[in-house]
Order: sequence, then structure tokens, then C-alpha cells
Amino acid sequence: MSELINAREERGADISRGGPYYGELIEQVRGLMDRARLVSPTDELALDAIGILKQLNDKLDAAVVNEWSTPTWTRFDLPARGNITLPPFMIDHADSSGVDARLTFRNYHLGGNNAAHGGQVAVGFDDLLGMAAAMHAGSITRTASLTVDYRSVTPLNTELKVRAWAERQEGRKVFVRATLHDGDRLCAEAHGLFIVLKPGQA
Ligand SMILES: CCCCCCCCCCCCCC(=O)SCCNC(=O)CCNC(=O)[C@H](O)C(C)(C)COP(=O)(O)OP(=O)(O)OC[C@H]1O[C@@H](n2cnc3c(N)ncnc32)[C@H](O)[C@@H]1OP(=O)(O)O
Repeated sequence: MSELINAREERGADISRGGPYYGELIEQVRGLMDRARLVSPTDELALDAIGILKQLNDKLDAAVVNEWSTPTWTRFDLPARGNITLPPFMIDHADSSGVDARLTFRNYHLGGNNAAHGGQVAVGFDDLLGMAAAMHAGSITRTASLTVDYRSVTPLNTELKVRAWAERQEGRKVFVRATLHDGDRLCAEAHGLFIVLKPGQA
């Protein structure tokens, strides 16, 4: 984890960005998304919530910045860097040999039958494989190819283990693999190809 933060700090990343309350703000937004996924409101409640959310969105508008200034790519101290589009995970270990993380799919990741949506599983793999590829190559990479095999149902609201690692690198091509476990049970596994970006590559 500290190696990961160091690697980002060397590139100018700042884990204080967004301030001391940013993590709790994001957690409240995740809680809102959990409720929004399952709520069946009365008209009165819907109108009340719309009014509050409109007010809140107007307030937040005043603090919206561009993607390079947002905390969501620098806050390695927060679950999933505080990025609400990712299933929340905490990194236990990250270096050139691989990444170990604890990840929890929440109610807003529901696919059906109390299980995570397959696309959400792929989102989690993409990010953690990207991290493993970047740590291995010592440079930012981009997903060229990602294959997910779903081996058994992935539960919600359960701490799962992800292991992601680079198998080999050929020039700019980093070949990666990952597994997702609930205890001893394999829920899904993935393999992918990530490409090291050339200097200045958009
Ligand atoms: C250290 C700090 C830690 C940081 C942690 C950060 C965590 C954040 C993690 C966030 C993670 C989120 C990440 C995201 O979500 S990234 C977003 C999703 N991905 C994209 O949008 C990518 C779109 N595609 C492209 O931009 C280009 O195609 C890329 C850049 C991928 C390659 O275009 P480029 O012009 O640069 O290179 P090239 O075309 O000469 O190809 C190079 C080589 O690769 C081979 N090839 C290419 N594609 C494929 C393929 N599909 N299957 C098999 N092989 C393929 C190709 O044949 C060639 O091989 P060779 O002829 O050399 O042998």
C-alpha cells in the first residue's frame, strides 16, 4: 500500500486532496445509491427527495473541477480512491508482484437474486488489473482486452478477496490475471492485456 502511495506521490498525487471529510462524503453518496437501487417511494417521498437532491446538486455544482483536479485519482487512502463508480475496495498489498485487495459489492451493484451484476464484477477487475499492470510496468497502462469468467455467484455486502498480478510483459504489452474469492470459493477470474502508454499518448 505504501509503495502504491509513494508511486503516486512521485507523480504529484496528493492524498489530502478533497480534505478530511471527503471519504465520509463519498460514503454517504454510496449509501444514497444503495437506497436508490431498492427504494419504492410514495409520491410524497419522491417529491421530497427530488427537492433535497436538486438543492444538493446545485451546491455541489459550485465545487465541480476537471478530472485532473478531482481527488478520485489521488486518494489511495480511501476505498476505491473515493471513486463512486467503482465497487469499494481496500488495497492490502500492491507492488510489482501483484495487488491484493478486499472488495465489497453493495446493494447498488445488484444484478439479481442478491448477486452482483456481472458488469460490476468486470469494473472491479478492470481497475485492479490496471493497477497490477501499472505497478508491474512502473507506468500508466490502458486496457486493450479483458475477459471475465464467472465461476459461481458473487454475493453482495460480503468482503471478497481479489488477487491481481502480471504474468509477463512483452514490450508495451502487459499480460495480467486476477481472481475473486468469497472465502475459499472462486466467484470469478479474469485475464487481460494492458498496454503501457507512450509518452504523451492520449
Ligand atoms: C504506478 C502508479 C499506480 C497507478 C494505479 C492506477 C490504477 C488505475 C487503474 C485504472 C484502470 C482502468 C483502465 C481502463 O479502463 S482504460 C479504458 C478502456 N480502454 C480503452 O479505452 C482502450 C482503447 N484502445 C486504445 O486506446 C488503444 O487500442 C491501445 C492504447 C490499447 C493500444 O493502442 P496503441 O496504438 O498504443 O498500440 P498498438 O495498437 O500498436 O498495440 C500495441 C500492441 O498491443 C497489441 N494489441 C492492442 N490491442 C489488442 C487487443 N485488443 N488484443 C490483442 N492484442 C492487442 C497490438 O497488436 C500490438 O502488439 P504488437 O504488434 O506490438 O505485438
